[in-house]
Amino acid sequence: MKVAWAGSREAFQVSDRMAKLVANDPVFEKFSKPMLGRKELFKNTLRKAAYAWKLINDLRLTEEEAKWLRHYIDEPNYTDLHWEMFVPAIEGQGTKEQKKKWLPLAQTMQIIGTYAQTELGHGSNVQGLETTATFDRQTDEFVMHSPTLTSSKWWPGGMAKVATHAIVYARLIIDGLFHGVHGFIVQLRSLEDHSPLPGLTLGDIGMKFGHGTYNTMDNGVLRFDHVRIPRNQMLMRVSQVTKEGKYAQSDVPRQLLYGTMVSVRQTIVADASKALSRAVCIATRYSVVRRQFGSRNGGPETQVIDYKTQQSRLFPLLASAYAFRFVGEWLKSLYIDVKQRLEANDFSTLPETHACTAGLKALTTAATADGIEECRKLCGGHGYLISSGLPELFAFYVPACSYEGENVVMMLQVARFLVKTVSNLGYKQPVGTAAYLGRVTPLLQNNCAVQTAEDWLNPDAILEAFEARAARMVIGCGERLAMFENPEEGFAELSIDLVEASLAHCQLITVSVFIQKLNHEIPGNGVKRSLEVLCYVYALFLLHKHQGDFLATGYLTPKQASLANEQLRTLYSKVRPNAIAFVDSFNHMDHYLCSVLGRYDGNVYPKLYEAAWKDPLNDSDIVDGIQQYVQPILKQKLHYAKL
Ligand SMILES: CCCCC/C=C\C/C=C\C/C=C\C/C=C\C/C=C\C=C\C(=O)SCCNC(=O)CCNC(=O)[C@H](O)C(C)(C)COP(=O)(O)OP(=O)(O)OC[C@H]1O[C@@H](n2cnc3c(N)ncnc32)[C@H](O)[C@@H]1OP(=O)(O)O
Ligand SMILES: Cc1cc2nc3c(=O)[nH]c(=O)nc-3n(C[C@H](O)[C@H](O)[C@H](O)COP(=O)(O)OP(=O)(O)OC[C@H]3O[C@@H](n4cnc5c(N)ncnc54)[C@H](O)[C@@H]3O)c2cc1C
Repeated sequence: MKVAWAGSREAFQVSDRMAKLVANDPVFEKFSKPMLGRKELFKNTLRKAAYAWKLINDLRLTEEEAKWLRHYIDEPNYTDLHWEMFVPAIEGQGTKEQKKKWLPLAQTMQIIGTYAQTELGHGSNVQGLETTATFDRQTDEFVMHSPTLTSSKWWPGGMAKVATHAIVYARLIIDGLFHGVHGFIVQLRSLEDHSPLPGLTLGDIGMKFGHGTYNTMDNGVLRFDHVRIPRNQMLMRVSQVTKEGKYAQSDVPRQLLYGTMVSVRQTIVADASKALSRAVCIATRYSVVRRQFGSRNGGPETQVIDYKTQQSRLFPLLASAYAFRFVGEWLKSLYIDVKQRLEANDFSTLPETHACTAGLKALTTAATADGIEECRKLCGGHGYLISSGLPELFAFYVPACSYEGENVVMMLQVARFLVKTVSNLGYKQPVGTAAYLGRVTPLLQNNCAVQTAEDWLNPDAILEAFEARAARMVIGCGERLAMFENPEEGFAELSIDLVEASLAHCQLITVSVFIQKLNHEIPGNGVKRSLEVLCYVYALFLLHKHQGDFLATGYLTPKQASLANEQLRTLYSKVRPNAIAFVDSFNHMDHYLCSVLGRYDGNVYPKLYEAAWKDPLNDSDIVDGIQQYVQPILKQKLHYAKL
């Protein structure tokens, strides 16, 4: 199962080696992080990042190994933006000459970059960005300027204190004419003494949610006061500006300017299963250790994992972790394919890839963020302790619902893709993830054939149910949209239904990828049978949760919906004996989990007790402030009624 989770034996070995490397090195200790102040926390992260870079070079780690190393170090920092956004932006949007000049510098970290798109006033609406890049023909330069307070760049990670360079997105202006938003490579700091270059205001935007997690990152604010950069620092794969000030667009579609976001959204989907599996591992192990009620004749109480209600909250999350792992793997292969096509100037699959990355990013991050919080509740009161590992994980994870495309905004992008697909149905056969929309007639006419709970243990029945629900919701939206004279008005009016239809479409993708995975790639019958159980749990849990959709679209009868729920309860009993094996298969080490409740050895209570004594408040019996503020109250002998 560990191999099935990792994707291959080689993938398992690489990640396992890196997990052990990090866990066994005292530099990467992280248990004390929540006790550090911001400055110490930040410096500590700089130290770890520098040491990691040294390890990567000394041990000659491959790109894959380096990624896993950074993952297990488990502290967001400037290198994330450098590797995940700055470098890909140059790769995807730079010309050959630009790549030749900038990539070697970035790949050896002689320069450190960030991705400066969002502004104080605009994040989602990229076309609404206000920073200007005005071409000056006399000097062959662009003048970068922040004309308003709301045009201040706001959020870019690593920008406040570390990055020497940034890809800055700004409105291109030539001779007073606006030519859309483009990316520019801008140097921010001196490579000699790290001071901000003249004309730039740079700072940190302040503390963020949680304590020890995202505050390791220096998210920054940046303002330009007429800062000049050479013309050849505009990323010119999509559009070019000549030294005469002529603006030209190549055959490459404008959407490629958004390509870096496609790449990172794909990574975010692949990473969702890491965060969810981490929370599920903690909650499952603890649910086996924790006992409440049910003691007979002085015997042990019941393990809380044996309560059906605990299972009904925990096991769907376990199944979701596996579903997200497989859909992440699938999306990665879709992305690798589109990347190769884009390099060869084939842009045909970009719209579908954009819809998949946007929608699955929204689906997986929302479910993971909610799932981590559910796991905290599944651990009862102790889940609220930092030493459970869950509060910090939650604080680290929740912004994923906002960054790289706010989730609702992303679902509306999926909706645009679906509406376009439906309106083209007469003359263009949909392919890939939208192919089911080409079979609308049977999907709209046939109803579910399930008659017993057992009938739900059938991939075809499940797939057809999810296809019919998505098709009916999408087509329904399309029909109602057609009644509006102004399509944009209609889209806005129906946006709530469109977001729901998009979610149905994305859930169909996750369910069908899980089923495909079972059909083709699982080594070992035992592993395959166990994963089949999780696949059914995932699908029937979604069906139960959204049964309103399945009933309202008329595909299911109430009886069939209740049979699905009956089967789901039976499936929980099949998951129970393997629950620990399922979470051990994630291969999360204690160092990575950083959780007393989720320890591999199950030795929870003594370690919980021990962890409490490490709190700085327990350094002495009488702490600072007691004599000054508490003792006087005790000694005054006043009664509040007399005050
Ligand atoms: C604790 C452990 C840490 C360890 C870490 C270890 C390793 C790290 C690994 C990975 C890192 C992973 C995650 C990162 C971690 C943390 C986060 C850090 C950084 C975060 C960065 C950011 O957030 S960067 C800013 C991101 N901003 C956004 O996403 C903005 C969202 N808005 C948009 O994308 C768009 O503007 C839009 C989609 C809303 C479009 O708006 P609209 O005005 O309607 O569109 P346009 O007119 O501009 O264009 C419309 C046409 O373009 C198509 N389209 C839109 N987007 C794309 C796209 N991306 N690709 C292709 N096509 C696109 C759209 O379909 C329209 O097409 P048609 O015209 O044909 O219909
Ligand atoms: C931790 C973190 C790290 C980040 N790192 C970076 C970075 O490195 N570089 C960078 O450039 N940016 C970064 N960002 C910024 C991030 O990309 C934006 O915050 C994100 O894209 C959301 O945009 P917004 O803040 O403008 O949200 P808004 O769009 O203002 O969202 C507010 C609300 O409005 C709703 N809404 C907006 N538009 C619509 C619409 N058309 N229809 C319906 N509802 C709508 C949203 O659903 C949401 O509920 C980071 C953000 C965070 C939290």
